Amino acid sequence: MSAPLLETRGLTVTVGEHTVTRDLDLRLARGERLAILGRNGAGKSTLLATLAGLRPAAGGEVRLDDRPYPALSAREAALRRGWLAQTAPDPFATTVLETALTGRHPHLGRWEWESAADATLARAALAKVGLGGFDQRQVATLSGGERQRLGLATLLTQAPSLYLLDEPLAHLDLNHQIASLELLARQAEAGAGVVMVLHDPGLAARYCDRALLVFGDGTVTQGPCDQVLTARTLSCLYGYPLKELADGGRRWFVPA
Ligand SMILES: Nc1ncnc2c1ncn2[C@@H]1O[C@H](COP(=O)(O)OP(=O)(O)OP(=O)(O)O)[C@@H](O)[C@H]1O
Repeated sequence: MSAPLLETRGLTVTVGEHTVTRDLDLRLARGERLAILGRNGAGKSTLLATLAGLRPAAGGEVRLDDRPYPALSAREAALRRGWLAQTAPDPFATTVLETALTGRHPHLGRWEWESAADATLARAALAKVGLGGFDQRQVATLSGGERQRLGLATLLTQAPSLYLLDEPLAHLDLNHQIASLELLARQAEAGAGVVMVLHDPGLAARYCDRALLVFGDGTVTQGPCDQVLTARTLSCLYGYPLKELADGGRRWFVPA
């Protein structure tokens, strides 16, 4: 059996006095999509940053392609995993195309500039998220949703085998939410692994294979969406009664 794309072994994640996960064993295969859900402050972003190798674990390890992060150089990690942060600071004046092209940096040699082929890849990614024709726009002039889609286009330009996305639907209208989830589904069909923090269990049920529920006290529940995403479990997760609505084979969860 081949090694999973992403694996945690006995992963303990803490932030301040707060334990997010205790002894978490998680495996994500190529082509799989995993949703992380939980209340505000439960530690989803902290966990995702740990899965990205961007913050140390309090215990256990995170393995990418069967190697722990400390065994990977920064470039080796960047070629394999892409991370969409919840907020992206842009301290420098930069255009949309220049930003998308930063996705190619792990692929370039130390003194190498982006090539015409890199620009073609970046433009194709921008077109996929509906930002065709925005190349020369200053990022500072973009709307919140446009910035979010630029973040996704930059990841598509990076073309990692693992996508780690912190609230990829934030700021997006319903049309662009579905378009982005479809785009991520296509990356998974092509063999990528996708882990995303979502706040809508109905969209998680529709677009993910498995879910990881983070309760905020160190405990988690994980499993296939059809088993884990139930009104009962989600009511417990969010501390508010939810009911399940069925519609044409799809399941939605709304406040009771
Ligand atoms: N440096 C820090 N020191 C102490 N506590 C912190 C620190 N950074 C974050 N926290 C706290 O850790 C908890 C987890 O934060 P995190 O951003 O991971 O939550 P989250 O589940 O992603 O929340 P949200 O849904 O609101 O984005 C929060 O209560 C946050 O206030």
